[in-house]
Amino acid sequence: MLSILAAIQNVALQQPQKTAYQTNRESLTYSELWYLSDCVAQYLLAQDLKRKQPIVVYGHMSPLQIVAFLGAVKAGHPYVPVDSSTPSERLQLIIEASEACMLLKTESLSAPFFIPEVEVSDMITQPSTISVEPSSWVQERDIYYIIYTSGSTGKPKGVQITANNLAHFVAWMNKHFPLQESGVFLNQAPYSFDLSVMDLYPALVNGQTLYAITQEQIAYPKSLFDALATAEIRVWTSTPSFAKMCLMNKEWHQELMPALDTFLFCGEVLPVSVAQELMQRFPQATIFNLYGPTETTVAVSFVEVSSALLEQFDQLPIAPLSEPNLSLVEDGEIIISGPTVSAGYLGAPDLTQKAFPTINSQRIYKTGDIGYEKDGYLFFSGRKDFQVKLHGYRLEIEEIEKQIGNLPPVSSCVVVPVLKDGEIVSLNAFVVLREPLLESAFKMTKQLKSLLSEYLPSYMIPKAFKYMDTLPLNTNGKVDRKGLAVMETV
Ligand SMILES: Nc1ncnc2c1ncn2[C@@H]1O[C@H](COP(=O)(O)OP(=O)(O)OP(=O)(O)O)[C@@H](O)[C@H]1O
Repeated sequence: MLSILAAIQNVALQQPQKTAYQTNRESLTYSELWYLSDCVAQYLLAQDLKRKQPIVVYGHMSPLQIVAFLGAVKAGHPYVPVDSSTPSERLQLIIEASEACMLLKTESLSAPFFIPEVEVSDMITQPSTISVEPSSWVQERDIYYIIYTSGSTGKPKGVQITANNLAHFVAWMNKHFPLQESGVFLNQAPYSFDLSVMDLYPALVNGQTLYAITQEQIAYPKSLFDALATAEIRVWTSTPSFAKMCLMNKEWHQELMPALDTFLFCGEVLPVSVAQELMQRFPQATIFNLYGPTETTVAVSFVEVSSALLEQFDQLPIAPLSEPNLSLVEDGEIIISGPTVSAGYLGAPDLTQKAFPTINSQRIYKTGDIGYEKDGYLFFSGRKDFQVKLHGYRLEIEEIEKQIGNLPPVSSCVVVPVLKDGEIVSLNAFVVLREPLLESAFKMTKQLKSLLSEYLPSYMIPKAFKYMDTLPLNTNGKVDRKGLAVMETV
C-alpha cells in the first residue's frame, strides 16, 4: 500500500521548488515542507514523549500547520487538528479526551492548557540536516490523525484514522478522479473538518499545489473572489453549501476560473438546483457528488453528475448499487465496510463497539444515515437522529425540508425542532426565498403553509417561519443547524 509520507518525500525530491501550499499571504515549497517537518519531528523526538501519544495542532489555514501535521507523524505521533475558531472549552475537552502530550500552535492562545505548548515556528529555528528515519514514522496500522466530530449530533467523538485508512482513501481518490494531472487544488475546509483531507493528501501525494482560503476571506466576498480569480484552481473541493454561497455572486463562473475542471462535493446533500446552476456556469467542469462520514475516512462512494441524471431524478444519488462497500440493513440504515473503516473512537470502547460491530466476520460502520435503492442507485434520505417525535408523531425533518424546498417561492430551507424542558414542542423553518420578500412575512408564511398543506399533514408543518438572505454556515461550511436551533423566530 502507498505510504503517504514516502509519496510526499518523493515529490520533495523530484520537484523541490514546486509550491506545495499557498494562501493569499504565505507559501511553502515541497522541499521546505519536507525539511521543516523534519525539524518538527526531530524536536518532538528529542522530548521525552510517550510514543504514539496524540499531538494537538492548533491554527487556521497556515503552512506551518501542514508542517506540524507531517512533523508529528514523522515522529510517530498522530495529530489532532483543531481550528482556531474552536472555543477554548472545546479545545480543553479535546486535549483531555485525547490525552494529548503536546499542543503545537501557529496562533497564540490566551488560556493555559496544562500541557506543553509550543509555537511551530519556534521548533524550526535549529538548522537540521539529517532526515528523520522512516522507522520513526507512523506505521501502517498506527493512528495517523484523530478528528473530533463537530458534535452537531451528540458529544464530540475522536475518530481515529490509521495510516492504512488514509492510504486506501487516497488510492481510491486517485483511481476515480483526475488528480494526477498538474493543477491547483482548492482547500476550503478547515483542518478540523475531515473534508479538508479530501484536498490535502491527494494534492500532496500527487505533487500539486494547494490553495487555502481563510475564514477571513470567506467573510469578505471581494477578497474571496479576487483570490478565486487569480489562484488558477483546477480542482474544487467544498461542501455544497459553500458553492451555493458562491453562486450568489453572479461573477462566479468559468470565465473567472478558466482552469476549473473538477468539482468534488461531500458532507451534505448536493441539491439538484445547485448542480444544475453549476453545470450552466462551469460548462468545462465535471461535478462529483461524494458521500461518506469521518468514521470511514472522508468519502467512500460517488456519482458523476450528468444532465441525464438530473433529468431522471429530483434528488441526486450518492452511489451506484454496484458500490461494494456500501449496503443497507433491514431498517434502511446505510452501513459501510472496507479498508477505510476507522479504528474507532479514541478512549470510548463502548461507543466504538456499538458503532463498529462485526457482521459476517467483517468490521463495519453503522452510519446513522438512512438510504433507499432506486433504479440502480443508492439515495440518502436522511439521518436517524433527524427523526423527531412531536406530539407523539414520528417525523423526518429532511422530509419536511424537502417539501418546503420544493415550493415555488423557496430557494432553500432548514427545519429545526424547538425544545422546551427537553421536549420537542414545535418546529421552526428557516427559509431563503427565490425573490426578495415584497409582501409581509406574515402573508408569505400564510401562503407557504397553505401550499404545504397539499403535501404534508398539519402536524408536519412548522409553526414559525423565518426568512433569511442566506442560511448561516458553520466553520466547516455546512449549514449551521446548531446556531439556527438557538435562534429566535417570530
Ligand atoms: N453526498 C452526501 N449527501 C448527503 N449527505 C451526505 C453526503 N455526504 C455526507 N453526508 C452527510 O454527512 C455525514 C458525514 O459528515 P461528518 O462526518 O462531517 O459528520 P456530521 O455528522 O456532519 O457532524 P458531526 O461532526 O456532528 O458528526 C454523513 O453521515 C451524511 O449524513
